[in-house]
Amino acid sequence: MKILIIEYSKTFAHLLQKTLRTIGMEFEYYSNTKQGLERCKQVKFSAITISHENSKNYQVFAKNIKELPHYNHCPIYLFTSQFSQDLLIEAFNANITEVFAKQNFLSIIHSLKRSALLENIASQAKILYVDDSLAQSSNTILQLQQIGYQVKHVSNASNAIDLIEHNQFDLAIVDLILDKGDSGLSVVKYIRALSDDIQQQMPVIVLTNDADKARLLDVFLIGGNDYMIKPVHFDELNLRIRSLIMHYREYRETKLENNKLEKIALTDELSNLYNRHGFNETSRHTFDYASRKKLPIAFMLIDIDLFKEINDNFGHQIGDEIIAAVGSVLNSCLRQQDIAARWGGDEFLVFFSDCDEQNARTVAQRIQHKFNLKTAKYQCSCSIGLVALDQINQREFSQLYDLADQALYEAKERGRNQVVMHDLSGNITMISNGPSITGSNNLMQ
Ligand SMILES: Nc1nc2c(ncn2[C@@H]2O[C@H](COP(=O)(O)OP(=O)(O)OP(=O)(O)O)[C@@H](O)[C@H]2O)c(=O)[nH]1
Repeated sequence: MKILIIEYSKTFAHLLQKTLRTIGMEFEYYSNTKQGLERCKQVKFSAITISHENSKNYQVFAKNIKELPHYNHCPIYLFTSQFSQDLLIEAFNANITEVFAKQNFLSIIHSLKRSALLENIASQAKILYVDDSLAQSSNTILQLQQIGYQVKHVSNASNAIDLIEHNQFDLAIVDLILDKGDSGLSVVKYIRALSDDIQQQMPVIVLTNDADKARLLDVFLIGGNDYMIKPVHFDELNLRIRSLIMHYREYRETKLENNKLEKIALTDELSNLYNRHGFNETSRHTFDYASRKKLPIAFMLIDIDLFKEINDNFGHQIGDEIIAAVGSVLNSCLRQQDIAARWGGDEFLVFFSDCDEQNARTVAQRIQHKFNLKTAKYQCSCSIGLVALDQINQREFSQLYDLADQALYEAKERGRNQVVMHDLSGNITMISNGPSITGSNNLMQ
Protein backbone atom coordinates (compact mmCIF):
# COMPACT_ATOMS: atom_id res chain seq x y z
CA MET A 1 0.00 0.00 0.00
CA LYS A 2 1.61 3.22 -1.14
CA ILE A 3 0.08 6.69 -1.36
CA LEU A 4 1.02 9.34 -3.86
CA ILE A 5 0.98 12.85 -2.41
CA ILE A 6 0.90 15.92 -4.63
CA GLU A 7 1.01 18.96 -2.41
CA TYR A 8 1.88 22.60 -3.12
CA SER A 9 2.02 23.84 0.45
CA LYS A 10 5.36 22.90 2.00
CA THR A 11 3.99 23.19 5.53
CA PHE A 12 1.02 20.93 4.85
CA ALA A 13 3.23 18.47 2.95
CA HIS A 14 5.55 18.32 5.94
CA LEU A 15 2.70 17.70 8.38
CA LEU A 16 1.16 15.01 6.19
CA GLN A 17 4.44 13.19 5.64
CA LYS A 18 5.32 13.30 9.32
CA THR A 19 1.93 11.87 10.31
CA LEU A 20 1.99 9.12 7.70
CA ARG A 21 5.49 8.15 8.76
CA THR A 22 4.38 7.97 12.39
CA ILE A 23 1.53 5.60 11.59
CA GLY A 24 3.77 3.53 9.33
CA MET A 25 2.17 4.27 5.97
CA GLU A 26 4.26 4.31 2.82
CA PHE A 27 4.05 7.29 0.47
CA GLU A 28 5.82 9.25 -2.24
CA TYR A 29 5.64 13.03 -2.31
CA TYR A 30 5.80 15.35 -5.33
CA SER A 31 5.20 19.06 -5.52
CA ASN A 32 3.63 19.02 -9.01
CA THR A 33 1.18 16.94 -11.05
CA LYS A 34 3.57 16.35 -13.94
CA GLN A 35 6.01 14.35 -11.82
CA GLY A 36 3.14 12.63 -10.05
CA LEU A 37 1.55 11.49 -13.31
CA GLU A 38 4.87 10.21 -14.65
CA ARG A 39 5.38 8.20 -11.48
CA CYS A 40 1.88 6.67 -11.77
CA LYS A 41 2.85 5.32 -15.17
CA GLN A 42 5.64 3.34 -13.49
CA VAL A 43 4.14 2.36 -10.15
CA LYS A 44 0.66 1.39 -8.95
CA PHE A 45 -0.35 3.59 -5.99
CA SER A 46 -3.29 2.61 -3.78
CA ALA A 47 -4.53 6.16 -3.24
CA ILE A 48 -3.63 9.62 -4.51
CA THR A 49 -3.93 12.93 -2.73
CA ILE A 50 -3.79 16.22 -4.62
CA SER A 51 -3.96 19.68 -3.24
CA HIS A 52 -6.33 22.21 -4.83
CA GLU A 53 -4.31 24.90 -6.55
CA ASN A 54 -6.77 25.71 -9.31
CA SER A 55 -9.65 23.77 -10.80
CA LYS A 56 -8.09 23.09 -14.16
CA ASN A 57 -4.98 21.62 -12.60
CA TYR A 58 -6.62 18.88 -10.50
CA GLN A 59 -9.32 18.13 -13.09
CA VAL A 60 -6.80 17.45 -15.85
CA PHE A 61 -4.68 15.41 -13.49
CA ALA A 62 -7.64 13.27 -12.34
CA LYS A 63 -8.71 12.68 -15.95
CA ASN A 64 -5.19 11.59 -16.94
CA ILE A 65 -4.91 9.29 -13.96
CA LYS A 66 -8.22 7.55 -14.63
CA GLU A 67 -7.06 6.83 -18.17
CA LEU A 68 -4.03 4.92 -16.95
CA PRO A 69 -4.31 1.14 -16.85
CA HIS A 70 -5.17 -0.15 -13.32
CA TYR A 71 -6.07 3.32 -12.08
CA ASN A 72 -9.80 3.43 -12.82
CA HIS A 73 -10.71 2.50 -9.22
CA CYS A 74 -7.86 4.23 -7.44
CA PRO A 75 -9.27 6.78 -4.96
CA ILE A 76 -8.19 10.39 -5.56
CA TYR A 77 -8.58 12.75 -2.60
CA LEU A 78 -8.62 16.50 -3.11
CA PHE A 79 -7.36 18.68 -0.26
CA THR A 80 -8.42 22.30 -0.09
CA SER A 81 -8.16 25.27 2.25
CA GLN A 82 -11.37 26.72 0.80
CA PHE A 83 -13.98 24.04 1.03
CA SER A 84 -17.34 24.86 -0.58
CA GLN A 85 -20.39 23.03 -1.87
CA ASP A 86 -19.61 24.21 -5.42
CA LEU A 87 -16.11 22.81 -5.24
CA LEU A 88 -17.49 19.52 -3.94
CA ILE A 89 -19.85 19.14 -6.91
CA GLU A 90 -17.18 20.23 -9.38
CA ALA A 91 -14.73 17.71 -7.90
CA PHE A 92 -17.19 14.80 -7.96
CA ASN A 93 -17.85 15.54 -11.62
CA ALA A 94 -14.12 15.37 -12.24
CA ASN A 95 -13.76 11.84 -10.78
CA ILE A 96 -12.48 12.95 -7.38
CA THR A 97 -13.39 10.39 -4.71
CA GLU A 98 -13.58 12.74 -1.72
CA VAL A 99 -12.86 16.39 -0.95
CA PHE A 100 -11.31 17.34 2.39
CA ALA A 101 -10.85 20.67 4.08
CA LYS A 102 -7.21 20.79 5.12
CA GLN A 103 -8.31 21.91 8.56
CA ASN A 104 -10.05 18.55 8.94
CA PHE A 105 -6.76 16.75 9.24
CA LEU A 106 -7.97 13.80 11.31
CA SER A 107 -10.57 12.74 8.78
CA ILE A 108 -7.92 12.97 6.03
CA ILE A 109 -5.73 10.54 7.95
CA HIS A 110 -8.69 8.30 8.70
CA SER A 111 -9.57 8.06 4.98
CA LEU A 112 -6.00 7.30 4.00
CA LYS A 113 -5.80 4.56 6.61
CA ARG A 114 -9.08 3.17 5.33
CA SER A 115 -7.73 3.08 1.77
CA ALA A 116 -4.72 1.16 3.04
CA LEU A 117 -6.94 -1.37 4.78
CA LEU A 118 -9.15 -1.75 1.71
CA GLU A 119 -6.11 -2.32 -0.44
CA ASN A 120 -4.88 -5.13 1.79
CA ILE A 121 -8.19 -6.86 2.23
CA ALA A 122 -7.86 -9.35 -0.61
CA SER A 123 -4.60 -10.77 0.69
CA GLN A 124 -6.16 -11.93 3.95
CA ALA A 125 -9.76 -12.62 3.03
CA LYS A 126 -11.54 -15.91 2.63
CA ILE A 127 -14.63 -16.05 0.44
CA LEU A 128 -17.25 -18.77 0.15
CA TYR A 129 -18.69 -18.93 -3.38
CA VAL A 130 -21.91 -20.89 -3.77
CA ASP A 131 -22.94 -21.30 -7.41
CA ASP A 132 -23.99 -24.36 -9.36
CA SER A 133 -22.94 -23.00 -12.73
CA LEU A 134 -19.19 -23.39 -12.95
CA ALA A 135 -19.26 -22.03 -16.51
CA GLN A 136 -20.45 -18.67 -15.18
CA SER A 137 -18.55 -18.56 -11.91
CA SER A 138 -15.15 -20.02 -12.80
CA ASN A 139 -13.89 -16.85 -14.48
CA THR A 140 -14.97 -14.66 -11.55
CA ILE A 141 -13.40 -17.07 -9.06
CA LEU A 142 -10.16 -17.05 -11.01
CA GLN A 143 -10.08 -13.25 -11.04
CA LEU A 144 -10.77 -13.12 -7.30
CA GLN A 145 -7.93 -15.57 -6.68
CA GLN A 146 -5.61 -13.55 -8.89
CA ILE A 147 -6.02 -10.48 -6.72
CA GLY A 148 -5.32 -12.53 -3.60
CA TYR A 149 -8.64 -13.79 -2.19
CA GLN A 150 -8.85 -17.35 -0.97
CA VAL A 151 -12.01 -18.70 -2.58
CA LYS A 152 -13.82 -21.92 -1.68
CA HIS A 153 -16.36 -22.90 -4.30
CA VAL A 154 -19.30 -25.26 -3.72
CA SER A 155 -22.32 -25.90 -5.89
CA ASN A 156 -25.02 -26.69 -3.34
CA ALA A 157 -26.38 -25.38 -0.05
CA SER A 158 -25.57 -28.38 2.12
CA ASN A 159 -21.87 -28.36 1.13
CA ALA A 160 -21.83 -24.61 1.81
CA ILE A 161 -23.30 -25.11 5.30
CA ASP A 162 -20.75 -27.84 5.93
CA LEU A 163 -17.91 -25.47 5.05
CA ILE A 164 -19.30 -22.62 7.17
CA GLU A 165 -19.42 -24.98 10.16
CA HIS A 166 -15.70 -25.67 9.93
CA ASN A 167 -14.26 -22.42 8.55
CA GLN A 168 -14.24 -18.74 9.28
CA PHE A 169 -15.18 -16.87 6.10
CA ASP A 170 -15.04 -13.11 5.58
CA LEU A 171 -17.85 -13.10 3.04
CA ALA A 172 -20.19 -15.40 1.14
CA ILE A 173 -21.35 -14.99 -2.45
CA VAL A 174 -24.48 -17.03 -2.90
CA ASP A 175 -26.47 -17.76 -6.03
CA LEU A 176 -30.16 -17.47 -5.22
CA ILE A 177 -31.36 -20.32 -7.44
CA LEU A 178 -29.29 -23.48 -7.32
CA ASP A 179 -29.69 -26.77 -9.13
CA LYS A 180 -32.33 -29.39 -8.29
CA GLY A 181 -34.66 -27.04 -6.43
CA ASP A 182 -31.87 -26.04 -4.04
CA SER A 183 -31.61 -22.36 -3.03
CA GLY A 184 -28.93 -20.02 -1.74
CA LEU A 185 -31.62 -18.75 0.57
CA SER A 186 -31.07 -21.67 2.94
CA VAL A 187 -27.38 -20.70 3.20
CA VAL A 188 -28.30 -17.10 4.08
CA LYS A 189 -30.84 -18.31 6.65
CA TYR A 190 -28.29 -20.70 8.14
CA ILE A 191 -25.70 -17.91 8.54
CA ARG A 192 -28.19 -15.53 10.15
CA ALA A 193 -29.24 -18.21 12.66
CA LEU A 194 -25.71 -19.07 13.79
CA SER A 195 -25.22 -18.78 17.55
CA ASP A 196 -21.81 -17.13 17.23
CA ASP A 197 -22.51 -13.37 17.18
CA ILE A 198 -19.62 -12.65 14.84
CA GLN A 199 -20.22 -15.43 12.31
CA GLN A 200 -23.89 -14.57 12.24
CA GLN A 201 -22.99 -11.15 10.81
CA MET A 202 -20.91 -12.53 7.92
CA PRO A 203 -21.69 -10.41 4.85
CA VAL A 204 -23.53 -12.13 2.01
CA ILE A 205 -23.82 -11.01 -1.61
CA VAL A 206 -26.74 -12.69 -3.35
CA LEU A 207 -26.41 -13.38 -7.08
CA THR A 208 -29.57 -13.49 -9.14
CA ASN A 209 -30.69 -13.68 -12.76
CA ASP A 210 -33.83 -11.75 -11.95
CA ALA A 211 -33.63 -8.03 -12.68
CA ASP A 212 -37.10 -7.29 -11.32
CA LYS A 213 -36.64 -4.49 -8.75
CA ALA A 214 -39.13 -5.80 -6.22
CA ARG A 215 -37.55 -9.28 -6.29
CA LEU A 216 -34.10 -7.74 -5.95
CA LEU A 217 -35.10 -5.78 -2.88
CA ASP A 218 -36.37 -9.01 -1.30
CA VAL A 219 -32.71 -9.98 -1.01
CA PHE A 220 -32.41 -7.58 1.94
CA LEU A 221 -35.48 -9.08 3.60
CA ILE A 222 -33.98 -12.56 3.50
CA GLY A 223 -30.76 -11.38 5.17
CA GLY A 224 -28.51 -10.57 2.22
CA ASN A 225 -26.26 -7.51 2.51
CA ASP A 226 -26.12 -6.81 -1.19
CA TYR A 227 -27.13 -8.28 -4.55
CA MET A 228 -25.74 -8.45 -8.05
CA ILE A 229 -27.39 -9.44 -11.28
CA LYS A 230 -25.64 -12.11 -13.30
CA PRO A 231 -23.39 -12.02 -15.23
CA VAL A 232 -21.49 -9.94 -12.69
CA HIS A 233 -19.22 -7.07 -13.63
CA PHE A 234 -15.98 -8.03 -11.92
CA ASP A 235 -14.69 -4.58 -10.88
CA GLU A 236 -18.05 -3.77 -9.37
CA LEU A 237 -18.16 -7.09 -7.53
CA ASN A 238 -14.66 -6.53 -6.20
CA LEU A 239 -15.48 -3.05 -4.87
CA ARG A 240 -18.63 -4.35 -3.18
CA ILE A 241 -16.70 -7.25 -1.66
CA ARG A 242 -13.98 -4.95 -0.32
CA SER A 243 -16.43 -2.57 1.24
CA LEU A 244 -18.48 -5.34 2.89
CA ILE A 245 -15.42 -7.14 4.22
CA MET A 246 -14.05 -3.87 5.53
CA HIS A 247 -17.24 -3.22 7.51
CA TYR A 248 -17.31 -6.80 8.76
CA ARG A 249 -13.71 -6.50 9.97
CA GLU A 250 -14.52 -3.26 11.78
CA TYR A 251 -17.56 -4.92 13.37
CA ARG A 252 -15.50 -7.99 14.33
CA GLU A 253 -12.74 -5.92 15.91
CA THR A 254 -15.19 -3.77 17.87
CA LYS A 255 -17.10 -6.85 19.02
CA LEU A 256 -13.94 -8.65 20.16
CA GLU A 257 -12.73 -5.51 21.92
CA ASN A 258 -16.11 -5.15 23.66
CA ASN A 259 -16.06 -8.81 24.70
CA LYS A 260 -12.60 -8.28 26.16
CA LEU A 261 -13.71 -5.16 28.05
CA GLU A 262 -16.81 -6.92 29.29
CA LYS A 263 -14.70 -9.80 30.57
CA ILE A 264 -12.41 -7.38 32.37
CA ALA A 265 -15.40 -5.62 33.94
CA LEU A 266 -16.86 -8.90 35.20
CA THR A 267 -13.67 -10.61 36.37
CA ASP A 268 -11.64 -10.34 39.54
CA GLU A 269 -8.08 -9.84 38.43
CA LEU A 270 -6.37 -11.73 41.28
CA SER A 271 -8.43 -14.92 41.38
CA ASN A 272 -9.58 -14.88 37.75
CA LEU A 273 -13.07 -15.67 39.05
CA TYR A 274 -16.10 -13.43 38.61
CA ASN A 275 -16.26 -10.32 40.75
CA ARG A 276 -19.53 -9.33 42.43
CA HIS A 277 -20.82 -7.61 39.34
CA GLY A 278 -19.87 -10.64 37.20
CA PHE A 279 -21.61 -13.00 39.59
CA ASN A 280 -24.79 -10.92 39.61
CA GLU A 281 -24.80 -10.69 35.83
CA THR A 282 -24.18 -14.38 35.13
CA SER A 283 -26.00 -16.09 38.00
CA ARG A 284 -29.39 -14.50 37.41
CA HIS A 285 -30.21 -16.71 34.45
CA THR A 286 -28.93 -19.91 36.16
CA PHE A 287 -30.78 -19.01 39.34
CA ASP A 288 -34.08 -18.45 37.49
CA TYR A 289 -33.62 -21.62 35.47
CA ALA A 290 -32.97 -23.74 38.57
CA SER A 291 -35.97 -22.15 40.26
CA ARG A 292 -38.28 -22.77 37.28
CA LYS A 293 -37.11 -26.35 36.77
CA LYS A 294 -37.13 -27.05 40.52
CA LEU A 295 -33.54 -28.29 40.38
CA PRO A 296 -31.55 -29.13 43.53
CA ILE A 297 -29.03 -26.39 44.24
CA ALA A 298 -26.13 -25.71 46.57
CA PHE A 299 -24.52 -22.52 47.69
CA MET A 300 -21.08 -22.27 49.25
CA LEU A 301 -19.10 -19.56 51.02
CA ILE A 302 -15.36 -20.02 51.39
CA ASP A 303 -13.22 -17.87 53.65
CA ILE A 304 -9.47 -18.12 54.04
CA ASP A 305 -8.54 -18.76 57.66
CA LEU A 306 -6.53 -16.14 59.56
CA PHE A 307 -5.67 -14.43 56.33
CA LYS A 308 -4.67 -11.27 58.13
CA GLU A 309 -1.88 -13.21 59.86
CA ILE A 310 -0.77 -14.68 56.53
CA ASN A 311 -0.44 -11.16 55.18
CA ASP A 312 1.31 -9.98 58.32
CA ASN A 313 3.74 -12.91 58.42
CA PHE A 314 4.51 -13.45 54.74
CA GLY A 315 3.61 -10.16 53.10
CA HIS A 316 0.80 -9.05 50.83
CA GLN A 317 2.30 -10.58 47.72
CA ILE A 318 2.07 -14.06 49.22
CA GLY A 319 -1.44 -13.13 50.36
CA ASP A 320 -2.29 -12.29 46.77
CA GLU A 321 -0.85 -15.61 45.57
CA ILE A 322 -3.07 -17.41 48.05
CA ILE A 323 -6.12 -15.58 46.72
CA ALA A 324 -5.07 -16.66 43.22
CA ALA A 325 -4.75 -20.24 44.55
CA VAL A 326 -8.42 -20.20 45.56
CA GLY A 327 -9.27 -19.26 41.98
CA SER A 328 -7.25 -22.05 40.44
CA VAL A 329 -8.55 -24.64 42.95
CA LEU A 330 -12.14 -23.63 42.23
CA ASN A 331 -11.58 -23.66 38.48
CA SER A 332 -10.19 -27.19 38.74
CA CYS A 333 -13.01 -28.55 40.94
CA LEU A 334 -16.10 -27.02 39.39
CA ARG A 335 -18.30 -27.92 36.43
CA GLN A 336 -18.87 -25.45 33.63
CA GLN A 337 -22.33 -24.51 34.88
CA ASP A 338 -21.14 -23.73 38.44
CA ILE A 339 -20.62 -20.03 39.07
CA ALA A 340 -17.78 -18.97 41.34
CA ALA A 341 -16.89 -15.45 42.41
CA ARG A 342 -14.61 -13.56 44.73
CA TRP A 343 -17.14 -11.74 46.86
CA GLY A 344 -14.59 -9.49 48.50
CA GLY A 345 -11.33 -9.65 50.50
CA ASP A 346 -10.74 -13.32 51.33
CA GLU A 347 -14.34 -14.46 50.83
CA PHE A 348 -15.51 -16.50 47.83
CA LEU A 349 -18.83 -17.95 46.84
CA VAL A 350 -20.03 -20.69 44.53
CA PHE A 351 -23.51 -21.34 43.21
CA PHE A 352 -24.19 -24.91 42.07
CA SER A 353 -27.26 -25.57 39.99
CA ASP A 354 -28.56 -29.12 39.54
CA CYS A 355 -26.36 -30.39 42.35
CA ASP A 356 -27.74 -32.56 45.18
CA GLU A 357 -26.59 -32.50 48.78
CA GLN A 358 -24.24 -35.46 48.49
CA ASN A 359 -22.45 -33.96 45.49
CA ALA A 360 -22.22 -30.58 47.18
CA ARG A 361 -20.59 -32.17 50.25
CA THR A 362 -18.10 -34.06 48.10
CA VAL A 363 -17.12 -30.98 46.09
CA ALA A 364 -16.80 -28.85 49.23
CA GLN A 365 -14.45 -31.36 50.81
CA ARG A 366 -12.44 -31.64 47.62
CA ILE A 367 -12.08 -27.85 47.39
CA GLN A 368 -10.97 -27.59 51.00
CA HIS A 369 -8.51 -30.45 50.64
CA LYS A 370 -6.98 -29.14 47.41
CA PHE A 371 -6.69 -25.61 48.76
CA ASN A 372 -4.99 -26.74 51.97
CA LEU A 373 -2.53 -28.85 50.02
CA LYS A 374 -1.77 -26.09 47.54
CA THR A 375 -1.05 -23.56 50.27
CA ALA A 376 0.50 -25.99 52.79
CA LYS A 377 3.83 -24.13 52.56
CA TYR A 378 2.19 -21.25 54.41
CA GLN A 379 0.17 -23.43 56.78
CA CYS A 380 -2.92 -21.96 55.21
CA SER A 381 -6.43 -23.39 55.38
CA CYS A 382 -9.97 -22.36 54.60
CA SER A 383 -13.40 -22.67 56.16
CA ILE A 384 -16.49 -23.46 54.12
CA GLY A 385 -20.14 -22.80 54.85
CA LEU A 386 -22.48 -24.84 52.70
CA VAL A 387 -26.19 -24.93 52.11
CA ALA A 388 -27.87 -27.53 49.90
CA LEU A 389 -31.57 -27.39 49.00
CA ASP A 390 -33.64 -29.77 46.91
CA GLN A 391 -35.04 -26.68 45.23
CA ILE A 392 -34.79 -22.91 45.54
CA ASN A 393 -38.47 -22.63 46.38
CA GLN A 394 -38.91 -18.88 46.06
CA ARG A 395 -35.87 -18.07 48.16
CA GLU A 396 -33.94 -14.95 47.28
CA PHE A 397 -30.21 -14.98 46.68
CA SER A 398 -29.72 -13.05 49.95
CA GLN A 399 -31.48 -15.82 51.93
CA LEU A 400 -29.14 -18.45 50.49
CA TYR A 401 -26.22 -16.22 51.32
CA ASP A 402 -27.40 -15.83 54.94
CA LEU A 403 -27.81 -19.59 55.39
CA ALA A 404 -24.32 -20.29 54.03
CA ASP A 405 -22.93 -17.43 56.10
CA GLN A 406 -24.33 -18.92 59.31
CA ALA A 407 -22.66 -22.22 58.43
CA LEU A 408 -19.39 -20.43 57.69
CA TYR A 409 -19.61 -18.56 61.01
CA GLU A 410 -20.05 -21.91 62.75
CA ALA A 411 -17.03 -23.34 60.92
CA LYS A 412 -14.92 -20.43 62.18
CA GLU A 413 -16.35 -20.74 65.71
CA ARG A 414 -15.59 -24.45 65.84
CA GLY A 415 -11.92 -23.83 65.13
CA ARG A 416 -11.75 -23.13 61.33
CA ASN A 417 -10.34 -25.46 58.64
CA GLN A 418 -13.59 -27.32 58.20
CA VAL A 419 -16.74 -27.64 56.10
CA VAL A 420 -20.01 -26.94 57.90
CA MET A 421 -23.40 -27.43 56.34
CA HIS A 422 -26.78 -25.87 56.92
CA ASP A 423 -29.20 -28.68 56.09
CA LEU A 424 -32.82 -28.70 55.01
CA SER A 425 -34.23 -28.93 58.51
CA GLY A 426 -32.25 -25.90 59.57
CA ASN A 427 -29.61 -27.94 61.40
CA ILE A 428 -26.00 -26.95 61.23
CA THR A 429 -23.62 -29.90 61.00
CA MET A 430 -19.91 -30.29 60.57
CA ILE A 431 -19.08 -32.35 57.52
CA SER A 432 -15.36 -32.61 57.71
CA ASN A 433 -12.15 -31.21 59.04
CA GLY A 434 -9.50 -30.26 56.55
CA PRO A 435 -6.16 -32.09 56.56
CA SER A 436 -4.24 -31.37 59.75
CA ILE A 437 -1.71 -28.58 59.48
CA THR A 438 1.66 -29.04 61.11
CA GLY A 439 4.99 -27.23 61.09
CA SER A 440 6.80 -24.34 62.69
CA ASN A 441 4.72 -21.68 60.93
CA ASN A 442 1.43 -23.19 61.95
CA LEU A 443 -0.77 -20.13 62.16
CA MET A 444 -3.72 -22.24 63.19
CA GLN A 445 -2.32 -22.74 66.70
N1 LIG B 1 -3.02 -9.89 50.19
C1 LIG B 1 -4.29 -9.45 50.16
N2 LIG B 1 -4.98 -9.30 51.32
C2 LIG B 1 -6.25 -8.88 51.28
C3 LIG B 1 -6.89 -8.58 50.06
N3 LIG B 1 -8.17 -8.21 50.35
C4 LIG B 1 -8.32 -8.27 51.68
N4 LIG B 1 -7.16 -8.71 52.27
C5 LIG B 1 -6.89 -8.90 53.68
O1 LIG B 1 -7.60 -10.05 54.12
C6 LIG B 1 -7.69 -9.96 55.52
C7 LIG B 1 -9.02 -10.53 55.98
O2 LIG B 1 -8.94 -10.68 57.34
P1 LIG B 1 -10.15 -10.83 58.27
O3 LIG B 1 -11.44 -10.70 57.50
O4 LIG B 1 -9.98 -9.93 59.44
O5 LIG B 1 -10.15 -12.30 58.80
P2 LIG B 1 -9.03 -13.41 58.86
O6 LIG B 1 -7.72 -12.89 59.29
O7 LIG B 1 -9.03 -14.14 57.57
O8 LIG B 1 -9.59 -14.32 60.01
P3 LIG B 1 -10.77 -15.35 59.95
O9 LIG B 1 -11.62 -15.02 58.78
O10 LIG B 1 -11.52 -15.14 61.24
O11 LIG B 1 -10.17 -16.67 59.87
C8 LIG B 1 -7.49 -8.50 55.92
O12 LIG B 1 -6.28 -8.36 56.63
C9 LIG B 1 -7.38 -7.79 54.56
O13 LIG B 1 -6.43 -6.74 54.59
C10 LIG B 1 -6.13 -8.69 48.87
O14 LIG B 1 -6.60 -8.43 47.76
N5 LIG B 1 -4.84 -9.12 48.96
